Amino acid sequence: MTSEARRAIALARRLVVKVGSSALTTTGDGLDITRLHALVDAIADRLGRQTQIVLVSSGAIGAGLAPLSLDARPRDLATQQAAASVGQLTLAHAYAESFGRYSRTVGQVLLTSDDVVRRAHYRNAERTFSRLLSLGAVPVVNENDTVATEEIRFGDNDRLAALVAHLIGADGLVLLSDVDALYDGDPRAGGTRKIAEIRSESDLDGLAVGMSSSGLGTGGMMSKVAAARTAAAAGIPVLIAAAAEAERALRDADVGTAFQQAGARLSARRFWLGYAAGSRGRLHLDDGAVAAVVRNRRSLLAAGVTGVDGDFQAGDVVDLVDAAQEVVARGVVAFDVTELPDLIGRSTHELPPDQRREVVHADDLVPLRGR
Ligand SMILES: Nc1ncnc2c1ncn2[C@@H]1O[C@H](COP(=O)(O)OP(=O)(O)O)[C@@H](O)[C@H]1O
Ligand SMILES: N[C@@H](CCC(=O)OP(=O)(O)O)C(=O)O
Repeated sequence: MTSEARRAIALARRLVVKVGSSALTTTGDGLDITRLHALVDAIADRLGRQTQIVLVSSGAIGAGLAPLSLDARPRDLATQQAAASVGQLTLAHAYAESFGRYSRTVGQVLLTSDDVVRRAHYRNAERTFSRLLSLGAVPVVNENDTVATEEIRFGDNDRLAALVAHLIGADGLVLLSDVDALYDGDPRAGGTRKIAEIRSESDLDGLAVGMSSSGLGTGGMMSKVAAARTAAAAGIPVLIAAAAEAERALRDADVGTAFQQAGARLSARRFWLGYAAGSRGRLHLDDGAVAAVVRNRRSLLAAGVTGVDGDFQAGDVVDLVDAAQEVVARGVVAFDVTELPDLIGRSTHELPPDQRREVVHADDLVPLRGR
């Protein structure tokens, strides 16, 4: 049985394919060129069937270990950056050569989180991808590790791949790793069951999704599932599969775990607001406000806010959290953090006339739960 998500990926005209460090590098030998060629073979096959592909490739740090005589992935940022600086060159060169076997040209795109998270920069990145694709090149993307600081870095490339997928208007996102699917627990523990389809958020309930990675990657399955949820909520179907099965994943999408996309594609502004922008603080909501905001798509009023924290000003993006501290929505707040303590819990007609407005207007609010 082919699901809607698998069909959409098999037929997509534009795809983002992300490959993790765990599938491309080994601790002892660095970049595994045989695996890289096999991945490029699968991508070239799909390119030959009228699909544009943006490749998001990790592996710079892993590829830089051996040349620097490092025997394990470094923990400190400075050594990771040094390894990435050396390894990115190896990686880009290897892709250029490997795609060259098919007379395909690659373009390297190194992004910082600012490039995709700040709205003004977003347009710039979008233009670069669009021109590369129209010229027939294969953009090969990685985080610009050498300049990313601890505070702003993505760390793993799963989230970056989901943001790029929305940015370029992709019809599908394929996350390739060393594991062949999402399981109901870390498969290294044994006795776990493979999950074929995630059709809604509730299908994820009860799954133990580990943060621990293969040793070379970062974020483990947790960051893949978070990225898959982001893309699916934005209207993009997602496949999580093994890099070793890249050919089938890119041809028929009949392997791994498929995430069903939400019906409607989010606009660039709402996607940015809900998933890309950095949050400056939190508004705590009572149960009534959660229902109004998430289920009924209403504005958030002061009466339903029970507390605030963070350091934000009117116009900043904040998280809206429920009593269990789960983020249920994000939005642009209409007050400074210093103004709110006097207003919260009061109904609108009790507020001073110059402050009689919604705390977050419905047009500036993106619910994150209950799709
Ligand atoms: N529920 C789960 N299902 C599948 N894999 C899981 C799960 N929990 C943890 N993992 C682990 O996540 C690892 C993949 O994450 P990671 O090493 O970060 O990959 P990559 O480098 O491809 O991004 C797998 O090796 C697997 O053991
Ligand atoms: N930018 C880093 C990616 C870090 C990383 O480990 O990512 P991933 O393997 O996707 O979890 C690199 O190229 O090494």
